[in-house]
Amino acid sequence: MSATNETIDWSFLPKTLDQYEVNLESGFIPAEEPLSRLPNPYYEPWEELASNISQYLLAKVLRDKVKSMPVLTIEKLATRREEHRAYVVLCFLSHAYIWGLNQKAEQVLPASLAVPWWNISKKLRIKPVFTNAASVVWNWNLIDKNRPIGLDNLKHGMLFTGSFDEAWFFLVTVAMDAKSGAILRNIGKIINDISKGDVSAVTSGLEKLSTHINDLRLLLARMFENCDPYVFYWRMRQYMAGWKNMKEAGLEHGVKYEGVMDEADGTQSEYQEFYGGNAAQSSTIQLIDIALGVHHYPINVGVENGATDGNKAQNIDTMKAEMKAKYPKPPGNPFLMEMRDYMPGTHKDLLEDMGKVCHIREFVLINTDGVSRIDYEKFQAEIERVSADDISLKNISGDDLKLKNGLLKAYNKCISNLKVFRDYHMIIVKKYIVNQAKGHSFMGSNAPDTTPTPPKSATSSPVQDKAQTIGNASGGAVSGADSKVAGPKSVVAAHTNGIKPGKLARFVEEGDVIKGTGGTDPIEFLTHIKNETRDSRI
Ligand code: HEM
Repeated sequence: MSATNETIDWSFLPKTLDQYEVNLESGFIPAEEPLSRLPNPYYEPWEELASNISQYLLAKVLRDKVKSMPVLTIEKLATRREEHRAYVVLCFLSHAYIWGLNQKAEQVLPASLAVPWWNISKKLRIKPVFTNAASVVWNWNLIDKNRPIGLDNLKHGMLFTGSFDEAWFFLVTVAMDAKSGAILRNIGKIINDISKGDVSAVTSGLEKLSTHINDLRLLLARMFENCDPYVFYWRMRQYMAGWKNMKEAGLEHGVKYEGVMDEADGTQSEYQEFYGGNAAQSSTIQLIDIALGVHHYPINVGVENGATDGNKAQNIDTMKAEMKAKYPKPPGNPFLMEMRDYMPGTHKDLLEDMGKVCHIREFVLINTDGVSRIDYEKFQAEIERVSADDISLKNISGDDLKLKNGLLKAYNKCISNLKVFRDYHMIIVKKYIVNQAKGHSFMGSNAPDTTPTPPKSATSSPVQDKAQTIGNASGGAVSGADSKVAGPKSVVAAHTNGIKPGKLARFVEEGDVIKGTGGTDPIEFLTHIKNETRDSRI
């Protein structure tokens, strides 16, 4: 029996998997290939621009073409796949328009893009900005339609730059998100087994889940094969940037969506601010956090010590209690929670509903007393969250120490593997962002580590610096993951959220803080999330 045919009762969820737009093969990635062109000739003006996006950027004619394009209605989109394609095309064209190629950012998006983009986003319940859904979920094709999704069978969809590096960056994430099919299947089965009180089955489900998490890390590690950190930082990432906290990139107030009316009073709506695309918008990792009951809290209220803000350390217990009350379901980190609004609405629904019914961690806590060194005071709140009359969650493993040990080990292995995934992700962030911003590494991901001297200037654009950079880069390399990001001066430089077109990515001086999409230092943010994962071991 194929794993997908295993009988899993999904009635613990209030909607069907189809209604959540997920499937048990590729999870959040649609079972059917996304469209690579809208079939209705009415949409030819969009598709014509879409198929020439990098050429028109290079020739600097894209903006004029957008301005002369008619405002098309979304009413002629006949199917969900067409709606997805429309969203993808409008995301790419709009970001190409706003950021241009070595041009000043545009603050107003013409109605020809703004109106249909706004409307289709509303229909799909996702933000009208470039997201993981646009670059990954609805933006791929298969080489051989009879073979499953995998890095050896994927073709890229739309790209800004047309580079191998950009294609690979998106496709690695497609392959990772497609693992959510197996992950979802497994979580559904574990929830079923919990309701039967079957400790052995839950243990084997957790063992499988730990392998899936490891598979994600192995896929992430393949990023280096074809996505060069230099190209990522200096060439591609600017297009994924949004318009929140983007003063330094010339978008102090965000972007005005021309022709979009305020629903309350029917007047032209004001500037809008949205974060740009990033893989924190992938539903897969959030699903794993939810399944394992890994909680995330605001950055200064971490479970691990909560003492990043020294002044508040003394009140930390009170703060933790308040935060647990305020964010009872994982993840409660405001940035991660907000990222759910940047996922397809149906996927956000699934995460929310899963959060209400997933009690794997509580099941493990209850059934491993005696073998785990559980601090019951610490975990009491979590245990109490489980309804007292839920028989299946009572201690059913009795004195069978072997069973209890197996369950504990399998759960903790999931946590360890998730922590290792996050460790690895931080290495990626350091190599692809921090080291590039600090001038510690140049082109050629697989070249030996020669770490050239960082440039003096922290303000020059990649274009201005290109000759110098490439000159320095002969034999240059990705340096180690040991860059320090610290210091008082804040320079928004490194992530999709804080960079200028042409000057989007730039060098930062020693002592500058590199900000991420969440407006925080990404290293601090990711360390916090990673430590919370580590501290979820039982
Ligand atoms: C070149 C590759 C990548 C870079 C440079 C990168 C960078 C970042 C950064 C800077 C953040 C912090 C939040 C922000 O400021 O946006 C972040 C968060 C995150 N990224 Fe990535 N990322 C990469 C690839 C991926 C991939 C392929 C995944 C797979 C799904 C992923 C998953 C996540 C998740 C889940 C978060 C939220 C924090 C967490 O839950 O651990 N990233 N990423």
